[in-house]
Amino acid sequence: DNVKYKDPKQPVAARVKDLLGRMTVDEKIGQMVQIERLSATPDIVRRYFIGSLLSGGGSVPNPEATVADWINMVNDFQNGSLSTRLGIPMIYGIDAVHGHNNVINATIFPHNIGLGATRDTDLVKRIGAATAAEVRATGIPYAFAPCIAVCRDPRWGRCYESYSEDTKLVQNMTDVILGLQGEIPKGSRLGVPYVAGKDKVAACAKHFVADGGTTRGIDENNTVANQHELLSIHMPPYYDSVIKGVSTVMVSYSSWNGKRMHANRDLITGYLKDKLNFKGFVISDWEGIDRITSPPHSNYTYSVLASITAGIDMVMVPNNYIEFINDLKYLVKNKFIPMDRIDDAVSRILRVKFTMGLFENPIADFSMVNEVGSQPHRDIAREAVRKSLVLLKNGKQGSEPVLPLPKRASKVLVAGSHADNLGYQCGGWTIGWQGFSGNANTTGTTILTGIKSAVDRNTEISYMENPNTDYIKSNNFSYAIVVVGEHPYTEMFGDSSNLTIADPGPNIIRTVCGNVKCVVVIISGRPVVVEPYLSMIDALVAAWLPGTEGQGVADVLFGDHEFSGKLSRTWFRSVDQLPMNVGDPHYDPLFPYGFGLTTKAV
Ligand SMILES: OC[C@@H]1[C@@H](O)[C@H](O)[C@@H](O)c2nc(CNc3ccccc3)cn21
Repeated sequence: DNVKYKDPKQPVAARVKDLLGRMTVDEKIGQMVQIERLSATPDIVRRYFIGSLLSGGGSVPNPEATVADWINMVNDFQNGSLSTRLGIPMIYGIDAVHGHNNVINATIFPHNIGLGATRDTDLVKRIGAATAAEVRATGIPYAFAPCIAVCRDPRWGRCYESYSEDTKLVQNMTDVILGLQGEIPKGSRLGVPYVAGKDKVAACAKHFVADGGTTRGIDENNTVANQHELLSIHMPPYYDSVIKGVSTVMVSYSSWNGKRMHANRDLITGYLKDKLNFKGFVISDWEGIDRITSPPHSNYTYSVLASITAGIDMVMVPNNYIEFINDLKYLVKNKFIPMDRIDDAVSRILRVKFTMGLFENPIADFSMVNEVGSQPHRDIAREAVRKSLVLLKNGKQGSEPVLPLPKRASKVLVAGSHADNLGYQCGGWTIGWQGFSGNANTTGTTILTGIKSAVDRNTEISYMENPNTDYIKSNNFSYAIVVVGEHPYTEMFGDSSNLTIADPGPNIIRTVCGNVKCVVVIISGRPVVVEPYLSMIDALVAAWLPGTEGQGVADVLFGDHEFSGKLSRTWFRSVDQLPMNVGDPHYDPLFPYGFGLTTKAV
């Protein structure tokens, strides 16, 4: 029909203007609401004109959900939106932060700290594209990624979600947006939202701003920084993200100099929208507006007023949507919030939806189901694992290098809590919000499996998680590989003041390395305490959180590929030194930012 907003040949601006002019206050406010799928039904989505839904960490259609289950769930909600008067499609968002990590059998890539160690922006772009394909395969067009935090203290539970402590490296890694959303065609306007098509997703630069600078790395806490530090350390990656066409920006739970970011109009509107000219939409974090007050939700009307006035366009409510809608309607009706603020928010949301083609393709099909966990994607992930590992020590003082290890050996010991645990090697944000333990929850290759398939068929591999001295002495092993580290964690559950390797890791290092030549591989979301054990270790590898393609670890241990990774963050000597970042006056690390030994492929 000749309704302008439904005509894809019309310019986006004209479609936005036409549609906005037809919308009631209820329909406008509905577009600003994002609710958790667990609180939604297609009928609720229709009745309240809900503009967006999400899966929070681990929120899945059913525990054994197939790709088809995901597609059908998203389409059911979408049909609720399409059955409204104006038929505005909803946009479904999910945390695909290292692959499509809520989905069984999806490819899980190394977390961002490892990708920073690769320094490979082309690789990161390919990871973005593979992730977008797997997300769209399940019918979802929006990913709450990338996290572009500049983590300045590894005691922060989310430090592994940060590419680096170095602002420039994080800025370079925003190329992942071009993978997620698509390369911007030559001659196109820069700095406006861009999503190439049905195999790409709208991305989300998060969390605005200075989430990685909180005091002692306490999650959701206060970042004390002057204007120069804010704009030189934490803000630059947003400039790059906007120029690369990022469609959305998510606000940080944290505060800047005591002011909650979710209520910070100077930075959200004054800087991001007016100075950086961001034209996409700004989304809150989960109950982020509730946490403006303490205790949270103690004055929800004020939370709504302060956050919408600050410039937040879409609110990840995620459950009490009736309260949110009633409060916002009250504030608009009584002129506490001007209608042109609502119109700005809705225009930004509609601009993203029109630009990404959601009006033309609101219903997902089954044409991409084979993208999920595809071998080409797993090969990219394996390449990323190889390139992310950082070789910190290769042979004791005055002795020969240990790596690359010989594939031919009579007997090899593989030990450690993290050698054969897919959940541990993936880390947080995997299947469950807090990750998982064991090998049952999804498909992939453990580090042990990778070692077994790499060595010569006559080499005997003995796997013993926590061997005792007698066992080691009586077996005359050629060498041992010890894989230990941190257990999975997410957000505040990862905040740590001691940064130690999980027990019994330290004892396994002592027992094994005290009796046989050992290579220690550390699985962690950040640098951890290793100084006390360093002298007894022959070779030391930082593997971060490699994801499902654990084969990549063996690829470099046995010399099929060289070690090339460089530290993306400073490896401290002791936690008493923290915070300590490259460029600081008192810089006395165990291994400095940028450090990484290399080996030659054999
Ligand atoms: O999963 C949605 C967002 C995610 O994109 C943000 O990066 C992250 O900050 C985030 N956290 C939650 C839930 N957080 C929470 C923390 C404590 C209790 C309940 C929920 C949801 N989300």
